[in-house]
Amino acid sequence: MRIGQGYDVHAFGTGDHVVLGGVRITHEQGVVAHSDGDVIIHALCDALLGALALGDIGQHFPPTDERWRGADSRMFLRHVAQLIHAQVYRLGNADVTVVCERPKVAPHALVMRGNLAADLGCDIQQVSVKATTSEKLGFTGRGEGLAAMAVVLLLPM
Ligand SMILES: Nc1ccn([C@@H]2O[C@H](COP(=O)(O)O)[C@@H](O)[C@H]2O)c(=O)n1
Ligand SMILES: C[C@@]1(CO)OP(=O)(O)OP(=O)(O)OC[C@H]1O
Repeated sequence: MRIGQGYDVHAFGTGDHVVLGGVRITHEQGVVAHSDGDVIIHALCDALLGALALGDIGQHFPPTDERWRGADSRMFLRHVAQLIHAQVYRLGNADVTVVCERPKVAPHALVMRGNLAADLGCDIQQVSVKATTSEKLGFTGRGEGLAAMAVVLLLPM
């Protein structure tokens, strides 16, 4: 079996929504990103790639590449899922933690888990999404941006 971890941060910027776990959430700010800035999916992709020592999301989808401007990050996740299967591995489970004061993630977690499971081709019970504030401390606490951490376990097919 192989274990992987991933971490991603995006700063808040102008806009009226954020995308998290493939869910568009109305918010008074957007995020600064080349793609849709989905920190859940970016952290998850990095964890999955890390588990197989296949580099990181920026190596597979460079932020200098115009093809990925405004991209739906679910496409990145589906590509990574194909890489996992090509290596003859399957997901054991994944656990993602989002860190931000707002927006609230918990009301959307079930839909997010469904999106991630669909893209990974696994059962929703294999995918966890949860959130915490940082008690108003640090950049997330000041509302300057949001972060996500992911851990995954991959099993041989
Ligand atoms: N962005 C967030 C942050 C937190 N939650 C939920 O609120 C609970 C309490 O958060 P604390 O940081 O005070 O522990 C947390 O357990 C989450 O369920 C959220 O949905 N979105
Ligand atoms: C996702 C990519 C796509 O170009 O760009 P960003 O949306 O800026 O996100 P980041 O988390 O910095 O990861 C790098 C890139 O792979």
